[in-house]
Amino acid sequence: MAESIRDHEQQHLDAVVDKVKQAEVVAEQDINTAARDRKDIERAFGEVHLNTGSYEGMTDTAMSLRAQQQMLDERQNSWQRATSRLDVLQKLEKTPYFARIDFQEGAANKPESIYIGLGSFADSPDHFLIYDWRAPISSIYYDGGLGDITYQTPDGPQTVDVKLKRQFQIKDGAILTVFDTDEVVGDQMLMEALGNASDTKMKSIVTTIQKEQNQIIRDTKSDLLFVQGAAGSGKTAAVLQRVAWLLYRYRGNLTAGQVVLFSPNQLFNDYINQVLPELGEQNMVQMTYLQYTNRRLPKIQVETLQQRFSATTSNDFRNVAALKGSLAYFDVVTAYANHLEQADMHFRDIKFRDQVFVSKEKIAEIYYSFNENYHLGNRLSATRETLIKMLNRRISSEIHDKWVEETVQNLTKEQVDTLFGDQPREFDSEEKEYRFLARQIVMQAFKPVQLAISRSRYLNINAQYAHFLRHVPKLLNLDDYQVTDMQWNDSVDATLAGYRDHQLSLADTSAYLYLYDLMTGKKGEKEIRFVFIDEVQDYSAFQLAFLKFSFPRARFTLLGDLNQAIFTQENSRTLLGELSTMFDPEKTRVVQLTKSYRSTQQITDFTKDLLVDGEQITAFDRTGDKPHVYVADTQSALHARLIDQLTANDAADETTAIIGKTLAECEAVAEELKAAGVHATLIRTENQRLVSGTLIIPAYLAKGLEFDAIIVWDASATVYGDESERQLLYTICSRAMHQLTILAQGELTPLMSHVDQALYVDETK
Ligand SMILES: Nc1ncnc2c1ncn2[C@@H]1O[C@H](COP(=O)(O)OP(=O)(O)OP(=O)(O)O)[C@@H](O)[C@H]1O
Repeated sequence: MAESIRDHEQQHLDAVVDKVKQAEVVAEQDINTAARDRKDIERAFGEVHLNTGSYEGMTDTAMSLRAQQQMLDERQNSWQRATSRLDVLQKLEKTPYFARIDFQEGAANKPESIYIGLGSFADSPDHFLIYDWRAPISSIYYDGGLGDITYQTPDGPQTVDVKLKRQFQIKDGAILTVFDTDEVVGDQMLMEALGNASDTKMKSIVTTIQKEQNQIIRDTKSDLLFVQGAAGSGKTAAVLQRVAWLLYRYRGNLTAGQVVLFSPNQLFNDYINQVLPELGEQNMVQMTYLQYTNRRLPKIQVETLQQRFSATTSNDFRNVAALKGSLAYFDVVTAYANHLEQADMHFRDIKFRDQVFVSKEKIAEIYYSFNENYHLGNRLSATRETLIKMLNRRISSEIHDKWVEETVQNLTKEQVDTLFGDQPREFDSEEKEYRFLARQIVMQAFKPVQLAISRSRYLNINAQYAHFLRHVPKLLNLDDYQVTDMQWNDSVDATLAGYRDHQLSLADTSAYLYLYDLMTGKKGEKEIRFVFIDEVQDYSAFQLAFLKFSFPRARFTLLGDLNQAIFTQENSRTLLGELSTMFDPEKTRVVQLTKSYRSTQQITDFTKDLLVDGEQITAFDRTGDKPHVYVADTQSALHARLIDQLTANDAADETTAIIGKTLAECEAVAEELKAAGVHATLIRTENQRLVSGTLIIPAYLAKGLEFDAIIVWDASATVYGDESERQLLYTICSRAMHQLTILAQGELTPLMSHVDQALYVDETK
């Protein structure tokens, strides 16, 4: 690049940085003013005269408090706006932009130059020195090279003639490199970005978003956006930039709290939680499916990730599990709920002081007394209303009871004061005052009954769920799922026995909650507008249907790699078919990402070969060592090789994760390393933090993560002997960015027998 261009660009950069600094001063002043105003109002708040002597006085006081509160809220908002503005400006001061585009919009218009950065910046209204990477026009940077490029605007597509694409690397206000490109996003820049060592936190990729990723990020049309992407193809990266983009595109109408991301485990949440703040946005709501369901059933111990993982590896009830995960089963729950509109709803007595207040039979009679236009939700509300009326009648008659009279007479002054609360105490007669107090006493006594009614505690969901399970064979043909009556009954017994011990599988939890929601007429969380599900291949169709039901107004973005199904295995392919029936095909878009950015070419070529009939994968052109495979007869030889590799990785400044199949295996490795004086952190649960240094992680927690170097601990035939573990082994190996070492004791896993030997170094030979 000619020096004059660099000099010229540096001058431009200096001028922009100067203006950013001036804007920072203004933002700081705004923050101070807002903070001062807030203090003044707060002081005035304290001085508001509380006049509660008369009704007018109370209304005046309330109005003046409300006005103060409104002013306070406004100041708080302007304070927040100015603070986040300053935050963006401070980022822009260091790296104002990363690209420049020159283009012409139609021959009649003048050519324009724009600079693209992390946030927009204007020195006067409509004079933008920097465009936000999410602005419509910025799309041309990601979507094409030079020449005619069409981009989407809120008013429809626009075409421009791109004449120059210039990329910059800027650090602390100085241009490090500048180059022009005619490619979409220059490989040089991508190569630099990918060359960095791994971190315990994922980073944003806005400077190097690829064209296919940009399609995902800027999609506004699909109700279902399904992204099938090879390991390391940037699905997670793209989806996080998509959240940032959506928050920008729908600013004012969408908040981070209306976006939910379901992630595979907590560890992963920790790994990605810096990306949005780095982009100047708040994090969306992040949770795992287990957390989502378990928070609704706090008394139940829902099967954990680890339990679920070991349950799938044993073969028990496999067909039953497949049935419970199917869309057909979801429809069975729906059909069963519809049936409850006619019969079989289970109730519990409502009791008052250990006596039956309304019997379950009476409740059933009320419930089924409404005509067929009443569906589950309003049938329940109507029942509730009738029960409340019964309660009120009872309260009115109970007032005359002897115990009430005695209680009122024995009230202390404090108790009387509490009963009156803020009520005015002017009564026409003693009789009226007595009735007031008596009513309060009775209402207090009947509080548990009132709660039982208002919270629908008279529904017997546990008995109902048991009844449902027993009823299933009447609603579908078990044979279709290769399940015998006996197997089904055994599984029901096991589920109910577990339930008595407060334990439930994830599949049962989903069905239980869905049934509960139908019985109570819940319609889901309507305020949530976007739902993202990462690693969707590990969800069952039932779970997805339940999430769709639970977020009825949301658009869904599902990301997955059918090659990495660690729970559902071969069923994952049928998932796609089931999904297509859940959403309108017109509003469904499937995007495939085939290029893997995470690993070197050597690692991607090797991992690709591990798969049989795998989805398409191409490696990004970045070279490194071939994977190494070392098989030894003894544990001690394996340990020695492990320690050698850790030393080599440390020397090369590469962070290593040792991935074992189970927690027990990882614990044994951790013990061994500790005894040898080698420092490594064992990740036992998903609630731990990813610390720097060597980690030891069980396979089911490594999902979605990446490390410079991976050591697969014990890829022997005894540990990975079953064909169903192929995708798991693939998932583990594909976590490696630069180094992959596979260690095995005894005999190497047969899953590697067809892998081309030219793709790895066999140390045993
Ligand atoms: N356009 C890009 N520019 C720079 N880095 C990228 C780009 N796309 C992906 N990457 C990097 O590639 C790595 C893998 O991306 P990511 O974790 O999003 O892939 P994934 O498809 O979710 O993988 P997996 O399914 O294996 O978990 C990350 O380090 C990410 O930052």
